[in-house]
Amino acid sequence: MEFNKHIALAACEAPLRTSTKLRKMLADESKVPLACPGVYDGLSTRIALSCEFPVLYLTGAGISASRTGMADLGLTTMTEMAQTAALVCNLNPDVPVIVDADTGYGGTLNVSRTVKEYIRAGVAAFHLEDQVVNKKCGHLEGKEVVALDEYISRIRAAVKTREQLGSDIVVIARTDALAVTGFDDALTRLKAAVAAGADVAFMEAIKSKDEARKLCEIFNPMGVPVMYGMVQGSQAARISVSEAKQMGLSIIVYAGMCLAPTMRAVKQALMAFKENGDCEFYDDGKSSPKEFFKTFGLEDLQRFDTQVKRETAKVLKDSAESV
Ligand SMILES: C[C@](O)(C(=O)O)[C@H](CC(=O)O)C(=O)O
Repeated sequence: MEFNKHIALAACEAPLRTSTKLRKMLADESKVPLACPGVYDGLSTRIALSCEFPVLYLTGAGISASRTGMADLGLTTMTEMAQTAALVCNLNPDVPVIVDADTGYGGTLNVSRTVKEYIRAGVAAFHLEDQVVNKKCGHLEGKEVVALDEYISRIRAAVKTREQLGSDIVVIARTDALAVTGFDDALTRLKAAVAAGADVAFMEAIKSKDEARKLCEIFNPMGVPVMYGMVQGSQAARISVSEAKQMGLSIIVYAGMCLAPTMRAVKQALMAFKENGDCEFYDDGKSSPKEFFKTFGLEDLQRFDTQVKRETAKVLKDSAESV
C-alpha cells in the first residue's frame, strides 16, 4: 500500500517521560541529592535552564507572588498552577520539573483533576500536603492540618488517578504536621502516605539536622527517597548539598532561589533609577536586547522563521513552474 506523501508521518522514537527520567535519577546513587532551584515563570525558568540544572522546582509561593501578586496563603487556583506548570515544563521538555500541588485544591475529586492536569502539562513530580484550606507558606506560623484520614484520602486520590492514566508521575507526600502536632505525628502521616502509594516523603519546615537525618534513617531502608525544603531566611536547618548526600536526602528544593534575588535586584535598580533619573548599565552595555533575548530562544526562533520563509518561496516557485 502506498502512502500519500503529504500525510506520511516521519517515524520518531518517543522521548523518555520526565517522570520516568526523574525516577531513574532518584535510583542513581551518583545523581542524588537532586538540588532543584525554585522557578516560577518563563523568565526564571529560562535562566535556570541556561545554568543547566538537571531538575527544576516550580514553587507555589513564587507563582502566588508572580501570578496573583499575593502572599502564599492558598489563593492560587489549580488552573493558574497547571497553566504555569505547562509553560515551565515545556520550555525544555527534557528537564524534569517538580511542582507544588499544595492541598490539591479541594476534595478528592479536585485532587484527581489536579493530577490529570499536571500529567497533561508534563509534570515529573508533585507534592501534596495536609494543611487545611486556606493553607499558608510552610515557614509561617499558625498552620493547621487536616485529620489523618482526610490527608490520606488526598494521597490515595492522587495515586489512583496516576494509575488510571498509566502514568508514573512521582507523588511526593508532604506533611506540615511537624509545626502543629510534632515529629511523631508527622512521621505517622508520612508512613501512612507511603502505605497509600506515595513515592517520596517530605516533612516541611524541619528546623534540626537531627530530624532530617532521622527521616532518612527511617525511609531510606524502605526504599523511599526523602525530600527537603530549603528556604533562605527561614528557620529551616541549613543543610549543604554535601551534608545532604551524607545524610541520605534525595531531593532538596530551594523555593526562593530565583524569587529572593529577583526581588532584591529589581528593587535596587528601581530605587537607583528613582534617585538618579538615569537607567544604570550594570554590565558595560552587555545587556543589549539581542544578548537578553538569546536566553529566551532568539536564535532558534529566528532560524525557524528564516527556514519557513525560504521553504515557502521554494514551494511557490515550484508550484508556479509546474502549472
Ligand atoms: C515550598 C513551598 O510550598 C513553595 O511554595 O515553594 C513554600 C516555600 C515558601 O513559601 O517560601 C513552603 O510552604 O515552604
